Amino acid sequence: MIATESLSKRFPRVTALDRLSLDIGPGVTGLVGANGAGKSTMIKILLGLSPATEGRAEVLGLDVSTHGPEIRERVGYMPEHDCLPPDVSATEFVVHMARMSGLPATAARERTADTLRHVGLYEERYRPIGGYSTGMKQRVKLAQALVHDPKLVLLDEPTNGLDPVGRDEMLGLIRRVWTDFGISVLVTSHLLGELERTCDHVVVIDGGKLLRSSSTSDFTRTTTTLAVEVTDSDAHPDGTGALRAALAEAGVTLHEGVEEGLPGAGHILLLEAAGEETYDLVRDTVAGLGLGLVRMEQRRHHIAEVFRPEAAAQHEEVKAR
Ligand SMILES: Nc1ncnc2c1ncn2[C@@H]1O[C@H](COP(=O)(O)OP(=O)(O)OP(=O)(O)O)[C@@H](O)[C@H]1O
Repeated sequence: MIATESLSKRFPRVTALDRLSLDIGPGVTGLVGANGAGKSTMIKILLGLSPATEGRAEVLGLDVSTHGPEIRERVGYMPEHDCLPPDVSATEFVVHMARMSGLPATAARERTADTLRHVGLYEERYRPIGGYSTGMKQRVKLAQALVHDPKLVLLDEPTNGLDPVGRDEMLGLIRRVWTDFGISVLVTSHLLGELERTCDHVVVIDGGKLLRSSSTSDFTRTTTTLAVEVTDSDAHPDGTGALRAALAEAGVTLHEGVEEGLPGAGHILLLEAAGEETYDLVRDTVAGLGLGLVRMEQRRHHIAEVFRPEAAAQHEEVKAR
């Protein structure tokens, strides 16, 4: 779907992309990076809107430096910032965008109705966009990117400004763009956590450099920490210590030390989850020792930890002391 080779973009004061080589296949791919990492720059180059300083990129097999218009015909784009006219309705706007992409009038109206239904805009679609909530505006932006039935959509920070419920709904919609319509997705975010659930593949960039590109399952396997808290019992007055010893014996990788729980609560044991089996093993070990399981939850790593693993290691060390 997308291939780049040593792609660089230098502005007078910053290198926004630094020799980035990527190969992105069909499905949902996340492009993760902190603000300023180079995500929007990458999208503009892929659409043929901004020339690269060095290297090359292909989208759907087309060279971005020579085939920008063809790429933009076949690819949908949802920009990061608000760009919607306030005084027209969603229907009018999306029909207009469909016509701009070359669809005949009837097809444009039909596709608009289907697409707005897909993104969950119903009666509101006839009201002026100016009165919409942020979530509704994001849905209109998504609809206009999908209306001409592209092979691929590039979504720039589609969850920006949404509350947790709106964010989950948007992520569900994005997932269905691929599963229901077979349209591949490249979605950017500065939150790794939200992409873990939505994407098949995740690419992490920092300061324009590629930090990592791997399937989500590989990613989560190595960045997943389980936090486990147990009660003590008469037989095991130090329940956490007893569990630590038993899990170590069973071959589980445990973090050094323990994390303090809330005031009045116990200690929290941190361990690496190798997969579903670890959850079962912890549950069975806790039951076998006769302890009560207070919590077992997956720790979400912060994006900064993935960007700078050595900083994360230090952080873990400090916490463990
Ligand atoms: N036209 C421009 N001229 C000069 N510098 C630019 C230009 N566009 C982007 N940059 C710089 O390039 C770097 C990457 O910017 P980019 O917008 O691609 O980041 P981003 O990952 O999309 O972040 P954000 O989500 O904050 O937009 C930043 O340091 C930015 O200031």
